[in-house]
Amino acid sequence: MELQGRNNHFIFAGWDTVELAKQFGTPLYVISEGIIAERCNEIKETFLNKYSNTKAAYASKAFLTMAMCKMIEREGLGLDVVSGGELYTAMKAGFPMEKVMFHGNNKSWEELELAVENNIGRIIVDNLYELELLEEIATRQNKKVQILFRVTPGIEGNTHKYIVTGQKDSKFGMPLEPKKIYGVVKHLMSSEYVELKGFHFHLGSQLFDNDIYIGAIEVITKLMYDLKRELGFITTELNTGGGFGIRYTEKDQPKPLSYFTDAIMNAIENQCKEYDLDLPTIIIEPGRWVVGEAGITLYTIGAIKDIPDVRTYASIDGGLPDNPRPALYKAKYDAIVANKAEEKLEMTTTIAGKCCETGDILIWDLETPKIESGDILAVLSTGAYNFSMASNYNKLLRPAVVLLTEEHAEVMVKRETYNDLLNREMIPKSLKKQSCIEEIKEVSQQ
Ligand SMILES: Cc1ncc(COP(=O)(O)O)c(C=O)c1O
Ligand SMILES: N[C@@H](CCCC[NH3+])C(=O)O
Repeated sequence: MELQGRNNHFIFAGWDTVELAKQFGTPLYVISEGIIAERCNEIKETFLNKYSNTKAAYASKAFLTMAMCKMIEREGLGLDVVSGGELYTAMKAGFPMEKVMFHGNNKSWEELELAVENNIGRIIVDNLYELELLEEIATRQNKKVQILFRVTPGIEGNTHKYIVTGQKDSKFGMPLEPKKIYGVVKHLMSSEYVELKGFHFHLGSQLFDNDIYIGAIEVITKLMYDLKRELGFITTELNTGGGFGIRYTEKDQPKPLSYFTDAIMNAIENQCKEYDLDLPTIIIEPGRWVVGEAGITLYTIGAIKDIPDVRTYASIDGGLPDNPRPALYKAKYDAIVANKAEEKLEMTTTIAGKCCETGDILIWDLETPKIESGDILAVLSTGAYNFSMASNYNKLLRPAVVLLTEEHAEVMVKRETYNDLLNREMIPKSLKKQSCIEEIKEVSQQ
């Protein structure tokens, strides 16, 4: 990322962000195809090509559009989805269904039906209720589905408590209680329509240490050994999830992907040797790591409120609805005043969203040049879990998404309009009878 400006403007992925703001308006999500491609190459070089019998799927919950599916397909990765909506997006984008993995702790009958009808590659079964539904659906469709079973290895990641998932006390997956697991595996070994290939775990998100992956692998390989010894079940696939941390501010010191993948592969190789097990196929499924640093959000600064001896607030034309992460997880972001990229940082500014919430503060105490209304603010590392978690709270319009390639800056998601906000709404007949509605209509037509 080029932090130094051209003409005092902040350049992102080769593009002048002030010009982008002028051309497409703000707030604006900007995604760099080049950075996504670099990340995918790193996955290939340090994992897929370095170790045989490995696969990688992009966790699409981080950022999903049909265009993103096209990029992921072109890069040769698989896709992890967690809902009928994500699956439908992949289907509409023509993504190869055999490379799709379906997660989620409460998949509905309809979602599972859609997945089986479309022959998706793997269903990651979370619980016994889901297994019952799936067996019934597969039997009705007379199809054999291939699954992994999600387990919680009882390992806790050091991250925000809302994004840890591998601990025993979790809504996800089956705790490692041998008797229960033996029962499920035994049952599946004789199932006509559901084939158990192995196990899945996901330890949490925005993780910086590899030791918890190693710990989880030690726990799972022991399970693999016990299942082989007790039941003769051979685990042929192990999905070790995603969660690799990225840089939001200078306080984050992310490690290269190989720090995680080498540790995962060394641990699995050592453990399999120790237990005399064949190496299963190892799958990783990063989301944030692929797309997080590939995105920025551009805003225009409006009202500035200086409270002497307290602080200066600069309000932007977006906030919590397009980036709920600071309010949800106290997530920290860094930002640059895009039209003053080369100017001296001389004041401390708190960046406030425009939502009617005291907690809608995007960044506390950001070092900035002298801030003025009309300045363009570029918030960094917003590629993951911003667009995908955006809402219309306060009936704010969701921003457009622009994709940057070397030659083009093109809209991949249109900015919402006021009509978009209302297009699912209708006035129930019972209310239409009431004259006050007519009055409201008349007033609004004046
Ligand atoms: C099952 C599963 N896989 C992958 C991911 C992707 O996580 P991240 O974006 O942190 O890589 C998540 C989200 O935490 C997840 O729940
Ligand atoms: N939405 C979360 C990550 C959750 C990942 C899904 N299990 C975030 O923004 O950090």
